[in-house]
Amino acid sequence: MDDHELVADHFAGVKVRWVASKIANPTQPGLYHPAQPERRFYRLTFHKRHRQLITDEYLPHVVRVGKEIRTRNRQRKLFTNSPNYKWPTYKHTMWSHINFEHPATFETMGLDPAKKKDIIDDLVTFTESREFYSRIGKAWKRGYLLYGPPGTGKSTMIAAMANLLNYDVYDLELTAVKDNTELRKLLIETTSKSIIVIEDIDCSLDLTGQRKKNQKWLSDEERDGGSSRVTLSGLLNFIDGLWSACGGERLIVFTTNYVEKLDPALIRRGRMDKHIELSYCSFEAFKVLARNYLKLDEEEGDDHPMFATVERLMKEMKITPADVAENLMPKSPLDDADTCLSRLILAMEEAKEAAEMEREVAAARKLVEEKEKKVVGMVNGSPENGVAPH
Ligand SMILES: Nc1ncnc2c1ncn2[C@@H]1O[C@H](COP(=O)(O)OP(=O)(O)OP(=O)(O)O)[C@@H](O)[C@H]1O
Repeated sequence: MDDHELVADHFAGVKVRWVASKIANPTQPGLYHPAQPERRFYRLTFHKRHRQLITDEYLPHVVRVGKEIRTRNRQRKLFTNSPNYKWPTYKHTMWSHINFEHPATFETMGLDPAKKKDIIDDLVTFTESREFYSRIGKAWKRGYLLYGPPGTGKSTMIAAMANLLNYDVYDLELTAVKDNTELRKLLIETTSKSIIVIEDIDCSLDLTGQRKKNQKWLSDEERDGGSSRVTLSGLLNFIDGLWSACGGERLIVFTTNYVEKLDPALIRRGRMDKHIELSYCSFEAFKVLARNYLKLDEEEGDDHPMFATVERLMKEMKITPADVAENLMPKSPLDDADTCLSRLILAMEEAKEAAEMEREVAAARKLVEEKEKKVVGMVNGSPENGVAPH
């Protein structure tokens, strides 16, 4: 608002007026706090019979909406933990950050529409559930496990989540964390309305259930790998611990290409509440990508003459959304929708042929191995392995 500008507002049928004003600042400048030459304020006027309504309801409403607008407009950040990070002129923090400006959204993601809606509903419900979590006595946080082969959109989905909810992202590099104490400190430094991400959790630590089962007699530190400084129990505490509830409204996201390798304790419901499989591209997901990449409109995007071939090929072979996206990307200003779709079809046909060839080679190799086994069995005279010589 400009100086002396008047803005009218209505609340519950009552009209109020705001005026931006200023007065000279009577405070003397101090050594460390030079006084501002003027004090700025807003004058609110309304009929005195509405005083109760204004103080009890209108002003809290203004503060709440103001906070929401500030949150919506704030520059979001992508934090990473770096062991060597130093900030010589400002307070030392364990996280370094840059502005988060990833353009991915759920709209641009190639994903089955029903699955997409389910995930969006889940996220939005979470953000609106402060009172619910408080009522049931649980910390206001939710764990997501994103799993699937490389190039199926796990990282892209994290960016889409952050953009949907307007959250900051803390990309936690577990291998750079010294020990469980440092992990705890890192967590404490994260703020509300954020997503804490541990990518490729299976590569970050030795967290397999198998090892745990075989080494029951060892201490946690030993069991979780003497060489790895953050332990499985440290990580579980990171998710469940008392201090993990400080601040609230946080998502914890793990990604992995090998869900079967993970310790069941780590991904049980309550820790990783929602397990989302991101898999090879379906025809429905392809149509979303085609519409975005080739600028096809809704109608054309469902009815392009080349789509039938793509649909048939997708039933016969597997292709990741990353590969579909790469082939649909125009490579020159002259590339139109037909050129890009032809390139995708060619790539799919070649990949299908290569997969068939691989299968044939594997089958032939198996046959040879079986024959070799039989011959060895005959030579050794073992009846299970072959025909015993007379
Ligand atoms: N479902 C998708 N929708 C739209 N684009 C996608 C999708 N999946 C992958 N891509 C594209 O492929 C690229 C790689 O995807 P991304 O890094 O999200 O995959 P990932 O599953 O995290 O892979 P990795 O397991 O190797 O980390 C992205 O830059 C994105 O453009």
